[in-house]
Amino acid sequence: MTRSNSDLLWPVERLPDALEQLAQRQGYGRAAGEIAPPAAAVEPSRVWMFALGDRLGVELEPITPLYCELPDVLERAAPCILQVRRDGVPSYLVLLGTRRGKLRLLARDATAVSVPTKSALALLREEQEATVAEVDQLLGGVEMSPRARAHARSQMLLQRLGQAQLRTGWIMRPRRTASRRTLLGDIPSLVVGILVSHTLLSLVLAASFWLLGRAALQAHLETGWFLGWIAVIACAIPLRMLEVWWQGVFSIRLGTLLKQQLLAGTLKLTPDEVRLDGIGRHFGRVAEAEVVEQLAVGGALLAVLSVVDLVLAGVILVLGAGGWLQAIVLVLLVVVAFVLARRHYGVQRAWSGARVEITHDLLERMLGHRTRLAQLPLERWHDGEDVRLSSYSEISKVMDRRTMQLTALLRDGWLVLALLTLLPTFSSGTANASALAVAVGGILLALRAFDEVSVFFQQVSQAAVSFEQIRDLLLAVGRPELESKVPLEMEGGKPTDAAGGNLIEARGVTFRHDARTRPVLENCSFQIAQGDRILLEGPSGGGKSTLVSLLTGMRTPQGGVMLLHALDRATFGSSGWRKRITAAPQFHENHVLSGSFAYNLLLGREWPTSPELRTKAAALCKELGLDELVAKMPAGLEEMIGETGWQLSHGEKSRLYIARTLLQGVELVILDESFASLDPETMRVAQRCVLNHAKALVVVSHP
Ligand SMILES: Nc1ncnc2c1ncn2[C@@H]1O[C@H](COP(=O)(O)OP(=O)(O)OP(=O)(O)O)[C@@H](O)[C@H]1O
Repeated sequence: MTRSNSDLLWPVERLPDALEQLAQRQGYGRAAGEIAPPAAAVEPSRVWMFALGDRLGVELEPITPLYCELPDVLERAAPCILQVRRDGVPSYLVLLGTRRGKLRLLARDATAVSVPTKSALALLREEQEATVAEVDQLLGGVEMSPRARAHARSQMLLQRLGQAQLRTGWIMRPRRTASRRTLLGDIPSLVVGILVSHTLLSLVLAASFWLLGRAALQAHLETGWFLGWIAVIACAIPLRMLEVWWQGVFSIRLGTLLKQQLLAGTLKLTPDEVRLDGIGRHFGRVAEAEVVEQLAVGGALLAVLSVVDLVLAGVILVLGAGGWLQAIVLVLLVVVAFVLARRHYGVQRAWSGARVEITHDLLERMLGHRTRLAQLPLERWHDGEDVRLSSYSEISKVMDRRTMQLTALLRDGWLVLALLTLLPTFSSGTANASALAVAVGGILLALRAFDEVSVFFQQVSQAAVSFEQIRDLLLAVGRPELESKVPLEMEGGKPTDAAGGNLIEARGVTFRHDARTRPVLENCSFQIAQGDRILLEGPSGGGKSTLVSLLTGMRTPQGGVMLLHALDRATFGSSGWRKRITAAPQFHENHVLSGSFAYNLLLGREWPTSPELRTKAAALCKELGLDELVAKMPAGLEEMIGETGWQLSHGEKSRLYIARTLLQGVELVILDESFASLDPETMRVAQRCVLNHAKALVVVSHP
């Protein structure tokens, strides 16, 4: 390393500065303005780091790699920061990327520095210096070449430190709402690479056709020409390898981008939107997203390839024996291809619509299967199925016909027409061998292009139809998110805890569901003070759960104001508000996710979790009387629960939901009929636990 380690390590007080520079160098974030540094010499909390990421306009993801994963992390995780501890004080290596086998780090003076990977490894290993010294001592007495020594040393360190966990580092990613250019990354340059390599490949192919055709028509091939032909074919090998490699990378990049955008869009849907669409349609969307991914990737590549082939074929045909006439026929057939594709798209739309409806219907029926078994007369179980299936089958037949036209008419039609245009040249006997060979090369190239075009059009029309199903999700990505405006040091809730006065103040709150003409809540005013224990009672349908959704920020009131510590939701930001208030939804709205019991308990906290939180979770289970259940399960807190795992009873689930809510450590806990399914004794135990742990509490119940 040419620079001293202290030049490369950013002290924890300069963390905001380091991350801001990293974000700006990557073109991800924005200037964050004045940010107070974290308390010196202490690793900042995750909440603080996430909030810092928000201010910088980037996503930060924590990583705690094992020592054996470190070489991979160094090679692939950039842009990221990795923590090094010296005398217990954290400092950070800022990774920009790799270049020519070396790591590029951002030094403290904001310059980029290249360092060998092993130097960075040595820095990150400093905390394990005792093990390193032990290995060095062991190897000290052995005679071997420096190269063998280095290899043995790294292998021994890997063996000894392999499972040692490193300090938390952070990977930086662009927000899903970043500019298109940032999100696309190197995708455009990959397309250019594929375009160039494919053009060269097509030229190689055309040259080899020309050579072969010429030899065939002259009925002899000289050795020089033959060797030339072999050389031309040999050129195709590296070009093809390059093209296939770039195509693979392109597919992965585009597929990943699509998935990330879809996930981001899904997370921005409101609970009401999710409910309105229904589970079947959501499942259908997952399937459609897969289709879009496969077809968009394949289709985009085919589009590039077929355009290249068609243009080249056109040029070659003009130079060949068929001349302009053949080129004009080619253009006309491309126009016909567009017309056929348009017709195909219309049918494909109807066909896909029918398919999605069938999927939706099937899933709804499966979900309600137990109810149907119990309540619906046997003879009505399959009502309407025949009608749906027969209309689906009719549409499928039309679809097949249009697909056949698109494939057979284009490809074979081209071959027939192209040969017909050569007929006058043949019959007049004016063509020379080279011109004919060129024409044959052009015809074959166009034939390949039409093969690609027909598949491309089918894929594009399928992808376009599937895209319609997921467009809403992609559009949702751009919805503005309320961002926190409270000072960074207030994140995590501590100073707001200390603030006096009301925790919640609602004034004139009004809310009406979209589908309703009358508001559920009208001009509703109340206060909740810190430490309050409130019982909210009311008749069924009176609007209690609606009020809970307003308190937790799941819904926004259409009138009036709702303040938390005298600040509104726009000031705390969506996630800041939810970090301070949480609710256990009603039993039928709540869910046990497939995962371990511990995961379900700590769902609202970071995962993998810390030993302290795990201990806290175990203690809370004991208080809620869930310790018996934990003892019964063979893997204890690690037992898999959910649909396919250990089945919890109604009361056990209720207590899990209560524990999950309390473990979030928020300022206001709301329990929506959480005690309804507990027997009197268990209810008393659960209530005592809730009263002990909730800082402020609202319990919703029927009178
Ligand atoms: N998404 C929605 N669209 C239209 N109306 C809705 C929606 N959600 C709830 N409602 C209606 O709003 C009213 C209040 O519902 P809410 O769930 O808040 O009542 P509740 O007091 O919690 O009732 P319960 O005690 O039975 O759970 C009800 O009449 C309900 O039918």
